[in-house]
Amino acid sequence: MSEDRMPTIGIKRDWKGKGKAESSIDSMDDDEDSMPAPKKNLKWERHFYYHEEKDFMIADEEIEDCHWCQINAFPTAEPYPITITNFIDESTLPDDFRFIDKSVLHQKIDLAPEEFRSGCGCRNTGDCKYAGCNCLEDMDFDMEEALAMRQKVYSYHSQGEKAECLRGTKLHSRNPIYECHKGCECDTSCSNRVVERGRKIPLNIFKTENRGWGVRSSVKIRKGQFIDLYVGHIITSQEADRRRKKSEFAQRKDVYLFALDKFSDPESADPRLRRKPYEVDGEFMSGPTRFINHSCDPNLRIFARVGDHADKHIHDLAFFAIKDIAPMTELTFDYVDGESAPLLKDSKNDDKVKDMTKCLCGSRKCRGFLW
Ligand SMILES: C[S@@+](CC[C@H](N)C(=O)[O-])C[C@H]1O[C@@H](n2cnc3c(N)ncnc32)[C@H](O)[C@@H]1O
Repeated sequence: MSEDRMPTIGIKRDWKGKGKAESSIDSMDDDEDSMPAPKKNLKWERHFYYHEEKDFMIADEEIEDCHWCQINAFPTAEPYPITITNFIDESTLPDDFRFIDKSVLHQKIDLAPEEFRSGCGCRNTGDCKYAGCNCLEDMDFDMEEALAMRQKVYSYHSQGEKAECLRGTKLHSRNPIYECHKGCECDTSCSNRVVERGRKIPLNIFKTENRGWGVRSSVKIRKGQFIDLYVGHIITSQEADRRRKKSEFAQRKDVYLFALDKFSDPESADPRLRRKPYEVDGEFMSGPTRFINHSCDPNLRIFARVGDHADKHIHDLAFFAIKDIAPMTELTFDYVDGESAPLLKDSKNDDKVKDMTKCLCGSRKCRGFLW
């Protein structure tokens, strides 16, 4: 079996140990009373044995409820599959979790009107690396000098092994990434559309020994390489607060809520950037990155990524590798992204420590607590 086609198990507990599919489906319908399992389980058992077969008729709602069907419907499932493995125990992913490959907008989210949308006019796609491409105009550089010197100012390496990887200056910054997009004149092969082209590595969601599910890849990942987006339900800050209150453990809910606040500014001319930022909730609907655990010595970081400048208030959250990563190494990021001072202060206060959650990242740089 190839490394990126690892066995996919543990998706639905109900499917385990039920014998052969052919005998179960027909005989169950014939003689239901003699069967010990409730009907829902029979449906799942049937689904489990046949969901890989393209021509087999499976009810839509079964596909809707099946994690395997959800990840296999992703457009990139063929070259870059997502697998789910559990060699630790019998548990499965939460039943109320659903895989999505694009964020879903809550009904109250405002999108930019058409007249505010814009893109670059670069006919020669190579031009999108240089100062002068409209998509790069908000980046931090001296425009006059960059134009005069025809400087490459875009975020990526152009050639060789590192092509499409973030450049060192970007990687060590917290600055946003500005990319070309579908509103631009350049085509989809433009070197400044790395995130837009999507994930290019297989991912494996696996059960860790002590931190629930985690994520790794069967292939080597280069420093600066794009991993995937954090997607989820994009909601208003009021809705996020409502969900925090409703959640049994507000801090736990916070782990899944990411504020889209990279461009928030009370002085901004754009009213959408003046108000409280939208948040992405990945708890119940998200992609594989929702299962990435924390480490105090992480190998990934999240960058804000903007396509159309009119969408800054709903910018992307893009995971990039900040180190070379060997195959099958767990992928991790710092949940507080270096903002550890309050945590370290609290960890010295006995009263606070009793309510804090221990970090089990196991790194030599471990701060001791998650929050
Ligand atoms: C965003 S989820 C990550 C996926 C999670 N492991 C799961 O099984 O769904 C965050 C949760 O994972 C666990 N976790 C992540 N990193 C951890 C760490 N370094 N130490 C202890 N628990 C961790 C905590 O329970 C945390 O609330």
